[in-house]
Amino acid sequence: MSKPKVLISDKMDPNAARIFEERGCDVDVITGETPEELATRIGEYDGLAIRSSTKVTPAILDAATNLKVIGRAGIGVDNVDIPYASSKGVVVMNTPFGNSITTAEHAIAMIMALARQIPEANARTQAGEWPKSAFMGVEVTGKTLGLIGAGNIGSIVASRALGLKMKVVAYDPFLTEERAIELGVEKVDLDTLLSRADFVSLHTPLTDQTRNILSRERLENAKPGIRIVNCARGGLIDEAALKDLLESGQVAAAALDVFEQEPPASDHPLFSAPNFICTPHLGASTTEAQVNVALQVAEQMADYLVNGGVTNALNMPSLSAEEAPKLKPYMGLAEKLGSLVGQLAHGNLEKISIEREGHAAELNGKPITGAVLAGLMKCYSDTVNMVNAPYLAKERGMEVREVRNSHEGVYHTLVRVTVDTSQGPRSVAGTLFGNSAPRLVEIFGIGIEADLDGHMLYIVNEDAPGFIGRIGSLLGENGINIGNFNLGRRDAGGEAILLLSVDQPISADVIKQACALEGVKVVKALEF
Ligand SMILES: NC(=O)C1=CN([C@@H]2O[C@H](COP(=O)(O)OP(=O)(O)OC[C@H]3O[C@@H](n4cnc5c(N)ncnc54)[C@H](O)[C@@H]3O)[C@@H](O)[C@H]2O)C=CC1
Ligand SMILES: O=C(O)CCC(=O)C(=O)O
Repeated sequence: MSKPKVLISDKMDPNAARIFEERGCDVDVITGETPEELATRIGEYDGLAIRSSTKVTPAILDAATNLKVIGRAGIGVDNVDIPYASSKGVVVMNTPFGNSITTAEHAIAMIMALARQIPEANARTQAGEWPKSAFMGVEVTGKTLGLIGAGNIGSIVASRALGLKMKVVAYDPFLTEERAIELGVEKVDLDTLLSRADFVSLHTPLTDQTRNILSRERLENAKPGIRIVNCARGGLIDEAALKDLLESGQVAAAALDVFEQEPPASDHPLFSAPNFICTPHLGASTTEAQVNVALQVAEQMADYLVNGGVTNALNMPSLSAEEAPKLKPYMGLAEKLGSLVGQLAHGNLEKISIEREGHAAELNGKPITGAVLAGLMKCYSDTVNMVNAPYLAKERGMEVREVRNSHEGVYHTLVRVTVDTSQGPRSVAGTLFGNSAPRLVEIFGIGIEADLDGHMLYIVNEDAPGFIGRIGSLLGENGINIGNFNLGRRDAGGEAILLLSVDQPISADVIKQACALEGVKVVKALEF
């Protein structure tokens, strides 16, 4: 098997390339390409490792015909079109903790730089002035820091600010009272935060809810003389309003590490505003953080490409490297059961239930569900995989239920897929023989044992003497060799099912001839 191929398209610590190679991937490091150049190249690669410069747009994803995983060496993934990547079946991963301390430290450095106007004092001193009386700073001790966003980075900023003897108030809709107490911060609403804070530091992702969270109106109504730090994302603050309010003195000072457009134009209006300082998106730029995120992203991506392990994916459930080999045969079984249901189903499937019984109930169910849905949806689209199948199912309005039943039944492990049809619920079930070989054991309440593999013929007929001979002769007359013959029936003389595996695809004409045989109710060619 050829090695997975990875492209590192942004500047990244060399440890990333080393880890990819050590873990069995071929790696190219090509940075600074235009989107058009990247689009021409990306089709060769199974993995794309990025920081914030590469923009993974629909055009790049359309050209990425082999891409399986995008790894962001860092936290924010707003440079990746995740819904589009999901629809293309591409896993998107980030490294949520590797640069948090570093970014929190940058925010604290910005707070201190604003409090004592260090950048401007430095520039003027080095320019030959001795402007001692021009710079009167403020202490941070006893001042109130307002944190907008109290996740990983916000929490670290809180702990450092408390160490500097600041009071910390936080606005974060997902912050619980218990967690606020644990962090030593006071949970408040946004207006209260802005009315009380001497310094504000932003630590949220850029989303529809957070875009422009520091709007002109909010800045105008904030505590006069407020100082603002943004080491999270451009777009959280109204930059034009910030300039006006720095000029009026309503905002005493502001420090931005991030801009709405990066890099900003050389004549960006804020560059001429008073008491404004900035850095070129350096929040994560320390040697420690860059080594952390490079190692982590390469390990996660290689684990996925080589072993199927999924860590820190934003569009797929996690699957550890230890779990992956145990789940692999189940995913094979689940995909075949999903495919069987998809091929046998008539019309729209609105509800599907995936039940795990016995040993299967002890496993991580999400990948099994993903695999059932992938098998099912493959009947409608050939670009479906475990990543995009749940999204496609949701798009089609399909209700997906997962059921766990830890009691062992007849089989030590079982996966059952049930769909609601116009004739009521219909189930298929399968087990693993020897914990590795997927085997169908039931169709629509009828016990049958079969390998779902290759070309197959599915027949429902009345259980009556002579039928097996008739179907055998018909296939023989059409030059079709039978590899395997599997039979099941509800009761003697009742409904029976035949599942044959054959050596070649079955034509529509043979299906027609089979339908004409006495006692036949349903005939379908199946492919696995
Ligand atoms: N400047 C830089 O180089 C870096 C910037 N970042 C940015 O920092 C951001 C925060 O990173 P983490 O703390 O690790 O993320 P996180 O996910 O741990 O925390 C984000 C917090 O924001 C909160 N939040 C979400 N919507 C909100 C809203 N409408 N109002 C208030 N709070 C809201 C969430 O509940 C969560 O607690 C990232 O999204 C990334 O964009 C991260 C690393 C480096
Ligand atoms: O990779 C970088 O330098 C930026 C880091 C960042 O913004 C993030 O991790 O969200």
